[in-house]
Amino acid sequence: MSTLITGIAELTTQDPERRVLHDAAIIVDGDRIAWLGSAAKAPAADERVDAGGRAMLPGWVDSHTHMVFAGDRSAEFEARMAGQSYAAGGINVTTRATREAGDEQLAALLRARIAEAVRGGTTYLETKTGYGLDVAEEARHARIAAGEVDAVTFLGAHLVPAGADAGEYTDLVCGPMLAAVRPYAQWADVFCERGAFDEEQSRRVLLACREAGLGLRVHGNQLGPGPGVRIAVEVAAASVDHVNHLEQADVDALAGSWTGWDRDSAEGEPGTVATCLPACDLSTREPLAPGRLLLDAGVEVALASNCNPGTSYTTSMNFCVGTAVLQMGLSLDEAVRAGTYGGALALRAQDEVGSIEVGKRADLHLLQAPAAIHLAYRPGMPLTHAVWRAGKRIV
Ligand SMILES: N=CN[C@@H](CCC(=O)O)C(=O)O
Ligand SMILES: [Zn+2]
Repeated sequence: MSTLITGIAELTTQDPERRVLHDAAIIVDGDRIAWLGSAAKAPAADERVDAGGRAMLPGWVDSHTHMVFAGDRSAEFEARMAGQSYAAGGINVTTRATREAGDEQLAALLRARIAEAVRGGTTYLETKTGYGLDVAEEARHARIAAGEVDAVTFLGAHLVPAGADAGEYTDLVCGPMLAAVRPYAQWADVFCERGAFDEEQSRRVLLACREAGLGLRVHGNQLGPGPGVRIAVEVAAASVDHVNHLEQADVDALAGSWTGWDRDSAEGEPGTVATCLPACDLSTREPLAPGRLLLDAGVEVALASNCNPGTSYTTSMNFCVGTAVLQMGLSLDEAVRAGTYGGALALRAQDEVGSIEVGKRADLHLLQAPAAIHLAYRPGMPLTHAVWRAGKRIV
């Protein structure tokens, strides 16, 4: 069954020659994009949908979330707004609450957060473990996530649980915990930061997880300068996330990982994506990640929600993309690309999702606006009008 979606005032494509098309149309056939171009030249289709002069983007690709959790940390957030600094220890609070939640409750909480993200235009989602912090719980959370999201990341190395020895816990993560989670996960991550895992422990976790066939991601340089970015590039991680505190050597290392890549043609070997998490930066009062500096250095940048109860309790990619324009010096086009194609690159899913191109999965986001600049022009407004995922309308 083919569907012609016409009356698109502004269509954002991946073609550098015709990045933005006006008075456009698109044909969806099955789960694929079959045609795109001027509405006046659109071929016939079985069905016809009028976009009503609205702007269409690729669906958001949210490459960094922690949505398997129970409980709430609004009191910690309120204390932070009154001047208290963020500290990784809060992860223990959520771990206790999540361990107490049954499977059905956790799955229902996760599904509700996914539905909220979808209502905001997200069509491809990663989520992490990391609030279990023992073998059985990490495996349980990964199993629950595996049936609900597009990519599962093992983050047993999120925090050394209260009372545990860091070296012994790192051994547990690299051994029985990794083995128990492996059947459900495609990625592994580590919180390489003061108060979490140091350079030696982080490298040990990443190498063990790579050995087990998992792709690698790193939480790095969030609370201060550190080895996270350097280790991420060293192990060829698909992304290093947060990146709030970078030294020139970090930027150079990231840029060096992209020398085999052509940004315009999207050809070559992708390097380590720098994932910026603006909602988290605002919530933790950290400096906004230097997305502008990274783009100017030739680094591919992603934007993600980092939805979690401790530092970023939002699923709104519209908010993150608008904030990247308003506060991080990205152009609208750069911010939209970071929230779509950038996220797909960070998940190495860029051949399947993250852009509107013939042959790719028909993940589409129709805005309640004539142009995508309204994401920054009208911050905080409910600008998602319709969403298609794999060719099926879901909002
Ligand atoms: N920094 C590490 N992990 C999460 C926060 C986890 C928490 O505080 O619950 C993050 O990405 O911000
Ligand atoms: Zn995170």
